[in-house]
Amino acid sequence: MNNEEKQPSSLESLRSELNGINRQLLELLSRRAETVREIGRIKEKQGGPEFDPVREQEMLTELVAANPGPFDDKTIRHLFKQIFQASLDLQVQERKKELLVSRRVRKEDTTIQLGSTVIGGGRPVMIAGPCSVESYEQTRAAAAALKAAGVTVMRGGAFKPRTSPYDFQGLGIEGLRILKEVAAEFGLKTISEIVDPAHVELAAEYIDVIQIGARNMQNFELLKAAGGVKTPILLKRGLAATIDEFLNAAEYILAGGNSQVMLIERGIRTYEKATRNTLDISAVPILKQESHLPVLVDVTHSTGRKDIMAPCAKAALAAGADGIMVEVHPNPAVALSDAAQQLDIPQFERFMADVRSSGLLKDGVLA
Ligand SMILES: O=C(O)C(=O)C[C@]1(C(=O)O)C=C[C@@H](O)C=C1
Repeated sequence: MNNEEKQPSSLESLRSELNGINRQLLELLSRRAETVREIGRIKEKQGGPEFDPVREQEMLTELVAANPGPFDDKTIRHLFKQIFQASLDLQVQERKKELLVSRRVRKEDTTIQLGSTVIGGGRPVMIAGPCSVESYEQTRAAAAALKAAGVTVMRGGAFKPRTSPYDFQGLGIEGLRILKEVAAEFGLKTISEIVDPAHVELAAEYIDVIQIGARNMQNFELLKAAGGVKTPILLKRGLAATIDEFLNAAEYILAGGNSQVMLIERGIRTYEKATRNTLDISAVPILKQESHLPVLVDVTHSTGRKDIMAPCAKAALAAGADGIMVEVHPNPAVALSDAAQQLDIPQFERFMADVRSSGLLKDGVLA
């Protein structure tokens, strides 16, 4: 028998031996993973972190000491470190599973019913209005334009958390009162930002949706207060918040008992200066996958540029956004906040026509 004839059969038998070893390894890895899972549950109950570097080091030392070869110690360390990492990922995944915002907990999309408008039900909506409520006349002029364009939900800031304390801080409760009066006249639903936990209950008397702004995304007392009411909440992504932090902020509201929460991507802070913030389009499909909550995109604050708002709105809708938010002011030149980035009414009409022409808005913005 020559070698050439013998080799295939021995290779085959060695491979079949390896197949058996692989199965044994797989069985052991799966058993190990089940044990890791149980440890993870105990750690969660105790409130401890999943990662335990001391424990990992102890195991590596013991394994290296018992290493019979032929793999060298470095390789053994590397292989087991991979197993520890996969185990850690499993524990982290398991904990995530528990979040109320998670799609693993609730498969169906959450919808928010605002009069005849449903947000998150598959028909994207356009939410528009001035950055700030400045006067009855200004708000009324904006509302009339929105109504004419088929918009059913109006935004308008009454409490304005501004970067500078010397900038216009909003009309406060008076602003909410104006918003309510104008919305009633035009049959619109309203969204306005609340910054003080003490105003959360009171807000329901004036507005239909409470916005929690980017700067307050991790104001945990405000989030808890929002969890204690039934008013729908629009939660903005923080300036430098990761998707995980964003979802955990929403979790505070759901954990408090309010499941009527919408998420809104509004651009994150990066090194790029061509736009006010960087619109994180990828956040839209990720949030839709991870969570059952409606996801919107604020094209005004993310871009800060009127010339790219329509393409960015279309990109957001193509990525699966449940709605767009845009700022509109009857006379942006005299606006008390965000003068440069608010659309005037003709610009808004062109913006709407452009976004509608994409077919992505369907008929969801029509009353
Ligand atoms: O022993 C633990 O505390 C575990 O969570 C298990 C385990 C492991 O895979 O062995 C997983 C993650 C930790 O970083 C340390 C060890």
